[in-house]
Amino acid sequence: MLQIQNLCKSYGSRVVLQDLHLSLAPGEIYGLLGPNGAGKTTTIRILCHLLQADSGTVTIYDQPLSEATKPFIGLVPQENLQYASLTCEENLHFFARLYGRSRRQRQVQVPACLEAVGLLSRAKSPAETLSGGMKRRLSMAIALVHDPKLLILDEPTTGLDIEARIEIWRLIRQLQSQGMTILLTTHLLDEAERLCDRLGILKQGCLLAEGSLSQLRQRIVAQEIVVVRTDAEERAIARARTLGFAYRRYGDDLAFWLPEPLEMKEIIDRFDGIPLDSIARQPVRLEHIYDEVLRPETDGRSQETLLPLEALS
Ligand SMILES: Nc1ncnc2c1ncn2[C@@H]1O[C@H](COP(=O)(O)OP(=O)(O)OP(=O)(O)O)[C@@H](O)[C@H]1O
Repeated sequence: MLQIQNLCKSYGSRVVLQDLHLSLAPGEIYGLLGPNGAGKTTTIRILCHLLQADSGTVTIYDQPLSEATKPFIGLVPQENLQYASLTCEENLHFFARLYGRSRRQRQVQVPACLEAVGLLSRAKSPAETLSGGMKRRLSMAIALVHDPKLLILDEPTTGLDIEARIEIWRLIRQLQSQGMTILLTTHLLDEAERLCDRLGILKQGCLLAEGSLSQLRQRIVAQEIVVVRTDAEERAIARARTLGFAYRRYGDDLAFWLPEPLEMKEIIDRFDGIPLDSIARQPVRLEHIYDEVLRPETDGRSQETLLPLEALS
């Protein structure tokens, strides 16, 4: 339903998007990931017709972006855009009027949107009296009030506690089950892993990897990751080299990549003679893939550890 082709954008001499290609199928949740400054918000601003690209095309339902395609898109921006002193329903009436909805239409849509985000009982509450999670849900209702086909959420749960986050995840899934196509950005990789059907990893305006989690997993040679604690790290790393296990540091953790699944006893046997304080196995998670995709080639990434896209069948 959404097609982005050869999208380029620079601010002065700073190149922010470089030949970006991206497409969304109807009803999917796509997660656009990347470090600060990767170009995620710039992409969103172009999609929402708030910013002009330098070149490239964007179509939604085969129509180039224009005033006419604006109603197809609902945006939940990073900052909650709502009037603090207006009640929830007044906020929704205001935004629905901006989209030209008649009083009769609004009388149906406003309560329906509040209901959809679980805020019907707070219809008469001023926005400023809502909790952080409720404010975020009100932002979602505002984005939905004109009945868009594509909902864009820019870091939907940043700053929220875990309960509020779970509620937003539930809402996003519910919207998907009702047919909504969703594009979201997030820095929370567990959120992306839980929610998204497909993921794209952006760095300096280039999409470096894309696919479902299982497709992305295939690009990493590790079948499993083993985290060890030891005072003899150098020896453990030297042994891992002889075994053909790549090693990585994730924060303070020293981790080895197993190119094939092994029993715990077999793993311990491989490190025989090296004093290990602890050893734990982990599945390959999005955070490992993300780290690898963004890792500079000078820091151990190679075609042996991150398989090129063409290597996937
Ligand atoms: N109006 C502007 N003028 C100049 N540079 C800008 C402007 N807006 C954004 N940039 C730069 O463009 C780059 C991409 O910014 P963008 O906000 O798209 O990144 P992002 O991936 O959304 O980052 P974050 O995760 O921090 O939100 C950054 O280097 C940013 O400083």
